Amino acid sequence: MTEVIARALTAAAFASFGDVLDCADDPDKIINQGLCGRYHDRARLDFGDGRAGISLFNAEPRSLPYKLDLLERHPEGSQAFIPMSHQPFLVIVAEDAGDRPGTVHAFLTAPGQAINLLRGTWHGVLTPLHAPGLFAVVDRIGSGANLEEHPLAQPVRIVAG
Ligand SMILES: NC(=O)N[C@@H](O)C(=O)O
Ligand code: NI
Repeated sequence: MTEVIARALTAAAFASFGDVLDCADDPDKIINQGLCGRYHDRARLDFGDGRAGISLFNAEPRSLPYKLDLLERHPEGSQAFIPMSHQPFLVIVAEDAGDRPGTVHAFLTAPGQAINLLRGTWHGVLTPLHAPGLFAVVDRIGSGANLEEHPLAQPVRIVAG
């Protein structure tokens, strides 16, 4: 079985797949009488002909090594996963090889990091590693199909670095 090592998530490594949201650098502006740093407009959101929706996901935690047997993508919109805990989670994406996913990449977020998947990015479903697997999800609400699933002929084993 192919093995992929989960690497620490960085904005640079993730840039072609999506955005990393965190407060690692200086805020873009200080607001609220100087008591709050605003990290302004940090994701490339795209909802096509639909609209933005915020949903809550309460997902079962998984563990490493993780058996990846399905990838999916949303051709009509981006999808952001914003943890409502301070736990790291597993992020799996794949390069685009035309009508199917190509090389798989895996990342571990740092506590407090959120991600936004670009429209059409192949990814594994939301994969918490710790309880609570509680996330806010910002993605497209609209008509028409927005989920393309690709079962893997051979599962991929995602392992810790
Ligand atoms: N299907 C759904 O709402 N969630 C998936 O898109 C996912 O990436 O978890
Ligand atoms: Ni998805």
